[in-house]
Amino acid sequence: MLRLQTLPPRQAHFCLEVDRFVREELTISLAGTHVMLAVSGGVDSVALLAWAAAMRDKWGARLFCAHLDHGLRPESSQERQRVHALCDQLAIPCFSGRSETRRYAQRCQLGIEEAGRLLRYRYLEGIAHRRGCDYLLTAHHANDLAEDSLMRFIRGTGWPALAGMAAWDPGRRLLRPFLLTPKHRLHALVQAAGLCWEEDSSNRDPAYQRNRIRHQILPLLIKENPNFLETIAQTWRQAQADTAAFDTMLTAARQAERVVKQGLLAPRQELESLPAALRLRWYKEILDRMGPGQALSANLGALDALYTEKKSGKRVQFPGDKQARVSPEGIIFGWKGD
Ligand SMILES: Nc1ncnc2c1ncn2[C@@H]1O[C@H](COP(=O)(O)OP(=O)(O)OP(=O)(O)O)[C@@H](O)[C@H]1O
Repeated sequence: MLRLQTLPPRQAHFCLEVDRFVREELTISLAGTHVMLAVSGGVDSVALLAWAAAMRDKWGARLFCAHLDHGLRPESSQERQRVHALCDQLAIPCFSGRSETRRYAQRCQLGIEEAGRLLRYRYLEGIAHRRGCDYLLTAHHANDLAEDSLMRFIRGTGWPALAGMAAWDPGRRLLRPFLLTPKHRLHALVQAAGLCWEEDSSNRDPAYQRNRIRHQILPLLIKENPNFLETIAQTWRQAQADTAAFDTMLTAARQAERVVKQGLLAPRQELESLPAALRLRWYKEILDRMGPGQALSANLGALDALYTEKKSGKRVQFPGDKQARVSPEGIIFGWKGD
């Protein structure tokens, strides 16, 4: 059975280091909790299994594993069986499901990647909830963070969201303990633990933007700066600090919000007291609270220009059917058609 004591000292130290990141930086304690591990069967999520299995006694936690077969590759049902076998080996109860990703993508007019992600999180969050888990853990790591940040840069995301995904999403109870850990360290842990993993053939397909960034762009950046992943981690930490600061600075603005017939009003009087940097963050925060659909910085800037030019009646559309309309009273955030 895999235990902290059975790992080579270097790997045991690594497991404790990740645990310290979770406890001290994210201020989350897994002691005595029920934890659902999201496992695709690739090396990263097998490392998540290994790490959690090694830490299990120290936490006094109950571990579970969830795997979704997206039904996209002929070998996927075998991979599902291998995830079950791995969990048997580690004495971790495993749940799995299957989705018709291609059909769902066609029906909802989504790309395959987006459809897979939606179905995956729906399944993982659902099973974690039904099994009474306190946390859902994924194996995203520092290379994923760098890819995510680069993709946000390409799409036009503003600061601080530009620094990449969160390590802790309280609304979804989603935790990413490896977020600042380079992938090669996960590989080393899995090898030291003597566990097997699967290579996903679609991870090399250049048809996906994610793969082009992973195999073409990221290696160039690492060549320019061998410490690029550490730089990304440092920028991410800066973004966490800035997010917390913006959050505090917007307390009064948040309290001034009013529900009106057409949606939520950000009153002009409050907007006038804020510098542009905080107005933009306030718009973004309101739009995020309204539901899925990422507001890009160009659209937020366009809204602010309409507001400063007092263009009453003008509106800006945002993804997720959201919109914002300038009015003499301020800016009203609502949904298309309302
Ligand atoms: N089929 C799956 N079943 C269970 N968990 C999965 C599956 N695929 C991915 N995961 C979990 O999600 C993590 C990230 O996977 P991946 O990088 O492929 O996702 P993504 O497509 O980048 O989307 P996102 O980053 O939003 O999850 C994995 O480390 C693993 O924990």
